[in-house]
Amino acid sequence: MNTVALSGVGKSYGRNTALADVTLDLGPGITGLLGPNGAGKTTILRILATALAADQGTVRIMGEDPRSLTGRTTVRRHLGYAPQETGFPRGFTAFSFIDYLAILKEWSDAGTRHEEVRRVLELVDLADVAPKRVGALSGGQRRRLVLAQALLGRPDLLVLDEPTAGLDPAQRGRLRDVLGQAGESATVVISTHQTEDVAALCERVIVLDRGQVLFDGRIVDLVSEAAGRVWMSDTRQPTAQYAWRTGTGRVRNVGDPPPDAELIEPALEDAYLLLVGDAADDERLESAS
Ligand SMILES: Nc1ncnc2c1ncn2[C@@H]1O[C@H](COP(=O)(O)OP(=O)(O)OP(=O)(O)O)[C@@H](O)[C@H]1O
Repeated sequence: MNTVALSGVGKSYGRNTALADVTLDLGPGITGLLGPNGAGKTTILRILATALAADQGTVRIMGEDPRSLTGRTTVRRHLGYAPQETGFPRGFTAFSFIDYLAILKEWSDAGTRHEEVRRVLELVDLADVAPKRVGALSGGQRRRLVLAQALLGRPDLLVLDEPTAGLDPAQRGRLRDVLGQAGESATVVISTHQTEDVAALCERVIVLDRGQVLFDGRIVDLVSEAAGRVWMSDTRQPTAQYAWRTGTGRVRNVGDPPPDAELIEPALEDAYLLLVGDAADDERLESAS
């Protein structure tokens, strides 16, 4: 059974449609959610985390309907959620903050709870700062603290909203290892703007745009859609949708190549740019006609 099944899901904030007719299934492994600002990624993740109810369609998480109290409670017992933005209560240390959340997650035995708190702090490389006050931590350390609480109890469903934002490269590398291990058994869904994290970690990618699913499939299949559309040249090419001078001094072009172009292997970022760029072009053509 899939861990998550969304069918025809819609969500609006007033007159602003955030999601329109989203249908997708998620099972064990790591799925990356990409999309431009405002595409609806956080809205989907909040629905998966039972923090927000859909207006339309059906939502099933672990077979449960989160609209019912018992359904929500069951899901929450198996859920780890790292939201995009978090407030921290004043006065907590890193350890006491995670311990407090572990108590809310029904870890009543202090001995096993403290062991688990130490385990998740170690996973995100915060063991050294466990006694430090949260207010004295750096932005990246606070981000990792949010991740630590999501990992409490090895949840079956891990919902992470931009988990690598603001982390230094070493911490991102370490986090990839933690998430890769979690994805061996759990259903992990990650929203991010970092295509290289998705390429490095995920088996599957979902691209959202203006509340709709533009692509849902394997990374290799999305990348292959950009084959023959990325090339290098000495100057910026007029047929390129995106072009930038690289560190070598040559220009990387992404778009429709001229006949004599020196084609190169596309990366996930190229394929993503083309997918979202082509969708925007189609939208412009439709609204002009
Ligand atoms: N609380 C809210 N009230 C009104 N509109 C909202 C609210 N939250 C989100 N929206 C709108 O819903 C749409 C989807 O927002 P959402 O935060 O889900 O996108 P996102 O893909 O996560 O964006 P980003 O990459 O910028 O984080 C946007 O148009 C946004 O302005």
